[in-house]
Amino acid sequence: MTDKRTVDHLATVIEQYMIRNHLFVENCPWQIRSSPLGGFGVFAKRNIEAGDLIFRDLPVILGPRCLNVPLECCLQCFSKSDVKICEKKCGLLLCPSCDNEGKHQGECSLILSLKTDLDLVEKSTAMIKCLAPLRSLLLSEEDKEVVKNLKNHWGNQHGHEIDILTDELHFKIPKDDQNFMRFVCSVLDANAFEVIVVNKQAQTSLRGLYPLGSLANHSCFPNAFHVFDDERRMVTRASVFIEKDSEIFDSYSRVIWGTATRSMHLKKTKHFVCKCKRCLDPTEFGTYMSSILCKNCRGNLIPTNPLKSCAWKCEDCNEIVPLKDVARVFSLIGSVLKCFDDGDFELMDSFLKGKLATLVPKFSQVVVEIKYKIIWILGYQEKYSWKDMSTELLELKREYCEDLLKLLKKLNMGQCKMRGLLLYEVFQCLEEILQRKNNNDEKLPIY
Ligand SMILES: C[S@@+](CC[C@H](N)C(=O)[O-])C[C@H]1O[C@@H](n2cnc3c(N)ncnc32)[C@H](O)[C@@H]1O
Repeated sequence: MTDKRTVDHLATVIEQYMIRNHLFVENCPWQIRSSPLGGFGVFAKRNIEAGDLIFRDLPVILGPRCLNVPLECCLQCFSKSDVKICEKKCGLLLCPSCDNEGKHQGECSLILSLKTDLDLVEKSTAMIKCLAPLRSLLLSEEDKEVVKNLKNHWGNQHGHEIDILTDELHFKIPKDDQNFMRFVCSVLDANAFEVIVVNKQAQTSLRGLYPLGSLANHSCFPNAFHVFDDERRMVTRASVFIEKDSEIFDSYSRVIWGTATRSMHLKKTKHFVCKCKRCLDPTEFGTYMSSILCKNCRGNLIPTNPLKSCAWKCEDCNEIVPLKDVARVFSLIGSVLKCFDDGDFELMDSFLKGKLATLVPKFSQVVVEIKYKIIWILGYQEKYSWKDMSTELLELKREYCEDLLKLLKKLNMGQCKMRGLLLYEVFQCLEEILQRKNNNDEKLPIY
């Protein structure tokens, strides 16, 4: 489908949205422009320093994801306290404080007006899966215009929620509304961000459509990153210095994945092939994240063309290895990883230091993923609480954090979110180690 949007209209619609939501800042550092990648993107209107705020954004639609996992939280405030299905039997879950709130009344009336012969209380899970597109019908005309100006991809894989509404829930929805919601589903699939809401240690994963955030294109070594604040606003900051007129990039995939994994994920979820510098470099900036070790000389095997199915070559002895042999090694590693339980720290660590070290280089995606898992086991799982963990394990956690920090540096990730998280974990380890040292010192006799 051709892109009928124009940059001037899009910029006006987004600016008006920001003004309506009190997010517009005079002399802001961003501007919407046409992108050389196709479509539009967000650009730096002036130089932006690393760490600087670029923009804040609010979701025009926020709602549950279309997953087969039941969502047991209030669908207005997403808290998990005393939730019950709405007394008017619209099938939605609510907490006592949101029960009589205006926003729910609108949704409840809309759902009940769609008339079905089925009991929605019994069909609550299906109802909840479709709530995000249903919410689009209640948007103001101005907000609908915002959604209409966002990128979408057509295809049968988008709009499953509308099939549920009509076929499974037997709702009688006017054709125009169905078409609009189908379009909204395709916009959500192309643009929505995962928003995690934490409630009493439980996490709820939602999808949020952030209009300005949606316009930032992807890079596998982005110059910006986002977090969500307590009011579910997206806060986007520069992770490195961004020069005036450069495009601002966020990342849609995980930086600790190798090229093949990122590429597959982007193709499947966002329908494009990333051709950024990192994707085109078979060594991924010298990290060799996607490589395996050569059987002959233990050099690094790299793909001859990282974005195509092709033979691999050893950088040291020039041995050419067919893709199927490389795939066999990854499949062997994959089958071992499947045997580990999520908290199986000891098994993971002995695999990491034993067999895995003979198959892949030190910054390989698999090594990095295992170390990342271990970092979140140590200190967070009951068996390995901060106070009960041995000092050796604290040192190990710190070492793995530092390995990943080195990787982020090699990937030019700057002051990204993951760097912040890892630095905080290093700080926690050091604090605990120091406290133990001080406690031991106290026990020493003073001469
Ligand atoms: C969230 S939108 C980004 C804004 C979009 N460019 C627009 O014009 O509205 C995501 C879509 O933008 C395009 N895109 C984003 N990053 C890209 C990249 N690095 N290379 C090619 N296309 C990209 C893809 O079509 C993707 O599905």
